[in-house]
Amino acid sequence: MALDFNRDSAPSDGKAEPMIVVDHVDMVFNIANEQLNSLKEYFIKAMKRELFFREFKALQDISVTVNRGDVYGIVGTNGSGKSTLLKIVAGVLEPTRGTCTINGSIAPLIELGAGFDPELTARENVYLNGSLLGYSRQFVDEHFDSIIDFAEIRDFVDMPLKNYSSGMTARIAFAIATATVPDILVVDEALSVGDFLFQEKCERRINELVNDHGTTLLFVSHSIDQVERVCQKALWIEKGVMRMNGDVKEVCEAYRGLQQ
Ligand SMILES: Nc1ncnc2c1ncn2[C@@H]1O[C@H](COP(=O)(O)OP(=O)(O)OP(=O)(O)O)[C@@H](O)[C@H]1O
Repeated sequence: MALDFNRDSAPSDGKAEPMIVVDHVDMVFNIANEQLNSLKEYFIKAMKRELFFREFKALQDISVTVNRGDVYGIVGTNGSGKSTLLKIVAGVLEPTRGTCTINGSIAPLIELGAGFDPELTARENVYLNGSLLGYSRQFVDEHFDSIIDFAEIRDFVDMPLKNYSSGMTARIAFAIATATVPDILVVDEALSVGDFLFQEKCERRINELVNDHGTTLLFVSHSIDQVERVCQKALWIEKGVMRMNGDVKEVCEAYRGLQQ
């Protein structure tokens, strides 16, 4: 996506309003030492006390504050913990240690297909996903046509989602998440599966939310150029540890240094 935000995040009275406060967060996953293929196998191993787990620290002591109107990027190499942090911010994961405080409504676009049932039709999924986002049935009724039109899936609205391509699923997810004006929009690379026309459309919608409505944006991108172009600030996480947090140019320059 070629996002372009021409706004200064600092409010006119000079007081920053924290929207996301991540405070000394650790995330530990318990990983089984061997691959188990069924629940039965799991219980047999557990009964025999042959089930062993090791702890894996995906995030260690991460602290960051995102203020109202900030467009904040998260960079880091594969597996460094970016998506895990977004899931904590979105409330999908509970941190093992530390806290994450959110001020206002949040629209998460983090895992393609999350909040959808593949056996249900797109129409039914719009209602399902809408309710998960806290929309009332009346709200979804009123916005249903605009969601379907934005996603450009009218011809397939009564087809089960399992027959949709990943790009089509991304279209519905984005259309639902941005049907309302969220205080905070959290975007992982879920949109990268959309075609270029839809990415441009999403980009316009995100620009509108950020520039016209003061939505705070936290997003993960593997494109350093994009992060540098659109963000004022960035967080660099490497192997679960915060390497740098601050001015986007400085963070991106340091991150680029990894290639040398
Ligand atoms: N539910 C889970 N159980 C066990 N390990 C997990 C789980 N979720 C993530 N991890 C591990 O945590 C680490 C961080 O994963 P994460 O998806 O947050 O990285 P990322 O920076 O988003 O990577 P990428 O750039 O490849 O998308 C990885 O080593 C991953 O294997």
